[in-house]
Amino acid sequence: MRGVSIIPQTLDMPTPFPHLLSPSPASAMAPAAVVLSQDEQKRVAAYRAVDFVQSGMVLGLGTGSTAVHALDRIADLLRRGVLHDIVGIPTSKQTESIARALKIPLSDLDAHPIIDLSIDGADEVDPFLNLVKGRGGSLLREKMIEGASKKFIVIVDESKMVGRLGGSGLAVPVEIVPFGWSYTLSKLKALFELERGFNAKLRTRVEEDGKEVPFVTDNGNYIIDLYFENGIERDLGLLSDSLLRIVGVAEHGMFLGMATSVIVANKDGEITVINK
Ligand SMILES: O=C(CO)[C@H](O)[C@H](O)COP(=O)(O)O
Repeated sequence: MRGVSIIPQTLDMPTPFPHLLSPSPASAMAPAAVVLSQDEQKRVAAYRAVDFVQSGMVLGLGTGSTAVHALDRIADLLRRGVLHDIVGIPTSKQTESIARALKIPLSDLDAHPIIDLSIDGADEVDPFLNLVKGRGGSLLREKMIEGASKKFIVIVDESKMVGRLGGSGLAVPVEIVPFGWSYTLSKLKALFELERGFNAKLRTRVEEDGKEVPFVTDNGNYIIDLYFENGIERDLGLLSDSLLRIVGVAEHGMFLGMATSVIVANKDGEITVINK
């Protein structure tokens, strides 16, 4: 693979899973195979990423269930005085409120236009470290903050690794302004009209009274989810340009060439660090 170096690692950090290090008596001769849940894999990857955090850094704080593990770890190291003088730049309102509750000092992109390191999850990672992000709906702020970062470490469990973006059958999100949303949807559909197995849908959520309403991002926008039966088969850079040329599109969830490292944890607790 060109331009990418892969470094397999074992758990060389304070582990949140002591059972990994203390085999039961029955397994003293032959260690029992430990199978980590998906959430444990996310936590292992997140903790490894936080090893790269140093005191005094301005940190981009990601959004989602994987990024929350990194927040927990950073907060713990701050509490114990292992880290100090950290400033976090949250990528969503949700992350902001979690980080506040954890007492991580916060600021914003206007005050800190250069960020030392961002740590965030992803929905998909391809072999060239291109990503799909935004199933949590925070892609615009994530792209701004991670784009302003000297280093961007992506933390994933092994299920997120794909041969081709869009290839997991899940959505590639596009954030659009609410004005004329169905017009913008039709423009997006026209872009892929010759693509077999393509579909595009407004993302919705169901309110307590059972009413279905559009999902609204932190920026007051809507999201159109794009689905590709066989993943995205066309040139990603050209597709990115075409999407951004549609008036009404604010941003899309393909993060191309942005990740500087990807940390992948698998169910056996093995960590692989892939550097650009
Ligand atoms: O891009 C994101 C939010 O906009 C998340 O990083 C992405 O959806 C991965 O989420 P999780 O860590 O919960 O699997």
